Amino acid sequence: MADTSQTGTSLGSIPIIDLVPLFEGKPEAIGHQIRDASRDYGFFFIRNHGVRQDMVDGVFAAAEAFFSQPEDDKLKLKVDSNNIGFMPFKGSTLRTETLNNNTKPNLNESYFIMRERDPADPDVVAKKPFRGLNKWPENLPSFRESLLGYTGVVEALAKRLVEGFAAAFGVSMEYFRTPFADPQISLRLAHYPDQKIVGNNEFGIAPHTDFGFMTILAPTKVPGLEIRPKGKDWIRAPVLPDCFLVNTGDLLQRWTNDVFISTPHRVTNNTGKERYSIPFFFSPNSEYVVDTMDVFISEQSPKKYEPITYAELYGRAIRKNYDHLNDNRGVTVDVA
Ligand SMILES: O=C(O)CCC(=O)C(=O)O
Ligand SMILES: [Fe+2]
Repeated sequence: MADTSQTGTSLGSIPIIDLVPLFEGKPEAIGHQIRDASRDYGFFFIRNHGVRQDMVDGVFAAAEAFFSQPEDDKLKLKVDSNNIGFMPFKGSTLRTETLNNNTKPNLNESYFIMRERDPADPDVVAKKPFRGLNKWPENLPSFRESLLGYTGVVEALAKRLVEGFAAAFGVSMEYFRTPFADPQISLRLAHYPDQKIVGNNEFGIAPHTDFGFMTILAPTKVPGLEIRPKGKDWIRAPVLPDCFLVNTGDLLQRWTNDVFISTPHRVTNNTGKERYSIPFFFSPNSEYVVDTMDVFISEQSPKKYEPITYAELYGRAIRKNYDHLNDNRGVTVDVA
């Protein structure tokens, strides 16, 4: 019988991939591991990722400092239609999801940045979707520097990982030159207070899949992430202090005709501690048209999806879920 409880218990055997060969210029040495992990789990750990621990610590410290500000200061940076800024506690309900009847708001507060842009950037001036300006807090020294430093190195890591994905797909890196020349990136700082009551369909973040190509998660000090691998019950993801956790998202699933999967996950924090988390979301250029790769289309597996851009996929979710675009009731979705 399926586990319908709200706390996964068993430790899953999420694969661990060592990135040493990737940094030695041999992405093909890890291609098959990425392929197997993305196909079977949609999650894998990466070891020897090269991101310095002090940079990770800096972002966690920034997150704690941000969320401990007075609510009024945070609300000055309230999230906008580009999904940049502060989303208050219980400010989002994942109503796009069909995995679970998500009727309750998420028990977290969040803050999102995207790529840092200049007000004179032509895309900003043209108000292109998801190319807006970040909203920085005023009185937090080194906050902006920590977040931009971290997104810079994790974006570089993500681009290296794309070499591993190319090897996994059996396509040349040339194929990814255009989509990943100016990737769509987003960093989320999240604060999940201790959830006193578990159950009642309430979560730190309700069951969902991520929208983009992949998400890179630094290890949290406090556990709470649960995933539901294909054909399995919910499992609690272990925290491996020396590894980042990567999960593959909806856009990648479309690109690969459902071969690489976007696995449902959720967060329940009932540890008695405050939980902070800093997921980094990585996708192709928001205007790049993602069309199923030929290598994933055959007579047995005909193409399932129409071509789509990230901006369209993300925009649909926002139009469907952002109540304030319709009737001013407030933001109701985390779009990752
Ligand atoms: O907080 C976490 O560990 C995961 C967050 C998450 O799933 C998301 O932001 O999409
Ligand atoms: Fe997620």
